[in-house]
Amino acid sequence: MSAAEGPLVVGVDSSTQSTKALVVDASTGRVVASGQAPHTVSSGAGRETDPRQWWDALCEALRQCGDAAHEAAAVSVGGQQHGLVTLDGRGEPVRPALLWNDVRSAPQARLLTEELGGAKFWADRTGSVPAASFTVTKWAWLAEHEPEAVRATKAVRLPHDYLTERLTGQGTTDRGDVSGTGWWASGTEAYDEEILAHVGLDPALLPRVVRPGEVAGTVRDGHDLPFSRGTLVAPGTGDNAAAALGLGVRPGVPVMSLGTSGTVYAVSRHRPADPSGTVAGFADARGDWLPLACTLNCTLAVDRVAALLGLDREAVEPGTAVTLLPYLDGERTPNLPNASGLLHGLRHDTTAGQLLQAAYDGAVHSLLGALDLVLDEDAAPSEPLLLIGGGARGTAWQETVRRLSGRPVQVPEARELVALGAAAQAAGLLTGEDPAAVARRWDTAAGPVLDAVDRDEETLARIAGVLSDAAPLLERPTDTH
Ligand SMILES: Nc1ncnc2c1ncn2[C@@H]1O[C@H](COP(=O)(O)OP(=O)(O)O)[C@@H](O)[C@H]1O
Ligand SMILES: O=C(CO)[C@@H](O)[C@H](O)COP(=O)(O)O
Repeated sequence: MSAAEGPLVVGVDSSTQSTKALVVDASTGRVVASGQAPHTVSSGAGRETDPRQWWDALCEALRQCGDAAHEAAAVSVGGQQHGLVTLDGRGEPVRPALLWNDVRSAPQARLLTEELGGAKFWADRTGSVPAASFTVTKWAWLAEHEPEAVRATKAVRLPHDYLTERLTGQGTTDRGDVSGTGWWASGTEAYDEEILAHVGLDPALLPRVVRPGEVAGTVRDGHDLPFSRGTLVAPGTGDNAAAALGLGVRPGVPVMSLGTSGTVYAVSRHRPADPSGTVAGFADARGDWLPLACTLNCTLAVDRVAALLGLDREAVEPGTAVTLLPYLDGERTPNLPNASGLLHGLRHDTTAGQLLQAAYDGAVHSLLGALDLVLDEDAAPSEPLLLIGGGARGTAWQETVRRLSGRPVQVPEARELVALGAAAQAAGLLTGEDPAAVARRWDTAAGPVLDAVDRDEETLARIAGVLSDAAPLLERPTDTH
């Protein structure tokens, strides 16, 4: 491997299942070294992870990168959105973090929406109607169920804030990730004191919001740190905003990410405010906006169905009239936090491969229903859909998205778009460039384009019909939720 042409930067993706780190040549975008380490998520009623696992995984991923990580001039951390990290006076977690896919706070989400002026108030004020994923609902849940934990909390952080703070010693966040808390007013781009007062959260417990392009801090002194002292630390951001940076997307270009969560989003110049709650009105990490819809059931749910059927995840068969709504974790899009998986249309001649295809169809249907809503009205319908995340490597995912979207689908060859986006943000700190322009210079979105095929309207209509007819069942709590 030839020597790097420019300074080295590190981009980190601390997502739900694992932490990935890339050491990247800031001049060319070449990945010089990489590492990955898993974390565990609790099962049962909630979804929690001890934040210290993220730190250990980050250190392990960087250890795998070898000396290159220590040579980095700048680093940036992207992380799963929304998670509630509560720290005590010594900076230690008071309890495990409540994750984005923990639906226990669905009653608090409903109540908060009603108490503070309804869905339109929230959409106008914060850009989003809070669903159970949003941090504000998790704080309200904690106050109700574990008041002693709330009393012990001296700092409230998001997952990427927690890791950044362990590097710099300073409590910081960024506009992209803070826009998913539910306590940030997107019109004024400031913490919303009325909402914070309503949920009894002292603004002094929150981190400083670092501006795009600003330095969050430098790596502090400490023998246990995976970087050299003084390394520049960028603001970081949520994982979806980081991937948008990593692709260098311009307004009107749709992105679909298939990972633990499924997401569809696009960059927009207009501040979103969808009172239906389907679209979350996030900020991006640059100064624009990132309207986004997110599902709780994506690759893990489909892989689970494949495992139950004893099939490889690619062993799909066409021709199914079966509908499978794969809402194993409850669902956020559509907003059915109490739902469980639902199967309809099973016959003697239905094959296991057709059942598996139905699971893919169900997962992709939820995302495509929101695609037009995240795009501005003047977005070109012929623009390829950029497909990223672990699932984008799978042929069955690619073909399902292609058939149900009717759009050309582009699959970037670069694998870790979140970590690359974080690396582009770190590189931008060194060169003064817009991180999205850095990513375009690195040509990160390059990859094969699958031509559009006729949209499978019949399947989309069948799934929509089952979803609507089964509404009372899907809204009813089951014993484990
Ligand atoms: N070749 C593949 N085909 C289909 N799915 C894949 C493939 N490789 C990984 N995955 C899926 O990708 C998921 C992980 O995606 P990733 O985007 O890394 O998740 P996250 O960032 O949410 O932790 C796994 O759940 C796995 O099912
Ligand atoms: O909640 C959202 C977006 O609103 C999720 O997209 C999380 O940010 C988790 O992402 P992954 O771990 O699936 O990448």
